[in-house]
Amino acid sequence: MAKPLIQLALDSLDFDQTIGLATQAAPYVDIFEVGTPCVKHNGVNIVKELKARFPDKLVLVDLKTMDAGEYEATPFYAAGADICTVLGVSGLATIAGVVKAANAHGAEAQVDLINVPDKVECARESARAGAHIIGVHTGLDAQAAGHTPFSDLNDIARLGLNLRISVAGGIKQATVQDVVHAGANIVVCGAAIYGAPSPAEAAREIRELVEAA
Ligand SMILES: O=C([C@H](O)CO)[C@H](O)[C@H](O)COP(=O)(O)O
Repeated sequence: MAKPLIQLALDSLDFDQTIGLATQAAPYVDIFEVGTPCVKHNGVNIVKELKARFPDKLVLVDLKTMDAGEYEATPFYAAGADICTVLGVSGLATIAGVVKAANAHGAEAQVDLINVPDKVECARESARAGAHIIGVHTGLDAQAAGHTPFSDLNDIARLGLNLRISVAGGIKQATVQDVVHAGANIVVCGAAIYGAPSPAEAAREIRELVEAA
């Protein structure tokens, strides 16, 4: 299996700080995630700026769309997004709308399983709806309550669905290799990189661990 891609979650609200962090970590990551707080604050302009500065990187926009999937996602794909996220709890019509917008731009749609009660069924339905990536995700609030994405990852990986698996939720140096071994195709790291004394050094460590897994 190909080595998983490493995705850096850019969760700052500040435009320049976001670009600065991306610049530091760029040599070690494959995907820049414009995090939900960041995209709500900065809109399509931050997507355009990242694509202009880093044309060889993929850009995921973490829209977490809940309704009006095609309408909401289309301007972000038009701005250069390679992947947009849609919530699994939104329902199949909204997921199908984001998939349609993605396909119209030669891009991808990722369904986020955050707070989905039946994650296995949602993953199956998302695959049938043509989603490209399923996101196993323990959000920041759930992490604060002690939750992790690891058991959900095992449940989704064993389904063998025809979509790639992205995993997010407090992944750090100590856990990244377990996530790789469990079958993740995309490993998302936010705080482990942006919260480190040296984000570049933290990103480099994570790259080395993923390569060695
Ligand atoms: O998606 C995220 C969260 O819901 C805030 O928007 C984070 O970017 C994601 O959880 C990755 O960050 P870490 O959990 O800090 O690795």
